[in-house]
Amino acid sequence: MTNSIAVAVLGANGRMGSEAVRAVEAAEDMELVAALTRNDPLEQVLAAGATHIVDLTVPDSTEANVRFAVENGLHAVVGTTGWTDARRADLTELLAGAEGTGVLIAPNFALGSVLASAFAARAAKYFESVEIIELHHPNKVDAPSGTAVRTAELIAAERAAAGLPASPDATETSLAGARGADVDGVRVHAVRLRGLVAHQEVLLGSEGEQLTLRHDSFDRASFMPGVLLGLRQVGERPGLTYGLDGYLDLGA
Ligand SMILES: NC(=O)C1=CN([C@@H]2O[C@H](COP(=O)(O)OP(=O)(O)OC[C@H]3O[C@@H](n4cnc5c(N)ncnc54)[C@H](OP(=O)(O)O)[C@@H]3O)[C@@H](O)[C@H]2O)C=CC1
Ligand SMILES: O=C(O)C1=N[C@H](C(=O)O)C[C@H](O)C1
Repeated sequence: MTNSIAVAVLGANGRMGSEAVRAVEAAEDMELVAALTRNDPLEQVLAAGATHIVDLTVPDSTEANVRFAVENGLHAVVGTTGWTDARRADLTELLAGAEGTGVLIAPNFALGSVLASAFAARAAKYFESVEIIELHHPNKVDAPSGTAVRTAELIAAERAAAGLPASPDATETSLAGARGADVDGVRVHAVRLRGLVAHQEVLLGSEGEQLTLRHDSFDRASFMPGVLLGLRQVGERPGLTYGLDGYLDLGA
């Protein structure tokens, strides 16, 4: 097809990668030119003529994969977790010397999840307390989820801008882990349970009331519209975008 987006999927045998292979193959404006598994050399994407990569691998390999893409002028849509502040800063520096190349790092591709995180951030300055519970399948190798980290960052930024203190907590003694992880001052609790896919609740509390914002991905198909949206837009958005919300119109 002329003008189709030539896509290479990295991590093509994985739970997300295999779903992405199917989604790209089914998209009329895209062509799947390469599907790399763990031991395939990255040079395959160049030989196949890819213009875009989708990285759905593991935190240990994603940084090298994306660097390779940028150094070779390929746009990258990245769903893999593990993109710390330091890694993103290094990537931004690399992209500064790669004019016109775009990278989207999306902690979550599900549109409902992106909206739920944005709503939570907006609501967080109106409540005294906020905590996050993320719930996933037990094969997930990282905790807390990238989505929960991103949600906590968004919430913390809104609360800081509003001059709010940390959520109240009188805990003096506790077993290690009982109060969850501290992400920018927001407590994040991780559940791993057979039968789950990807779920998150943000609990917001004030005297006498609670608002719960919950999102559920029951199937990895839920992530595919976001992957395709990212592929269609990343070439028009040079530099690094962190979060699919950067490509959506979520209002002021
Ligand atoms: N942004 C989003 O919306 C979503 C993001 N994710 C994230 O995506 C990532 C993948 O998740 P998931 O599919 O569940 O995990 P899987 O473990 O099912 O898949 C990861 C795949 O990557 C392969 N792999 C490892 N290293 C490399 C490499 N260097 N090059 C190519 N392939 C490699 C693995 O191969 P092998 O099997 O041989 O180890 C495996 O097949 C995770 O970080 C997860 O958190 C997941 C869901 C949604
Ligand atoms: O590993 C997963 O499954 C998921 N990973 C991403 C994350 O860590 O946030 C996105 C989604 O939650 C599913």
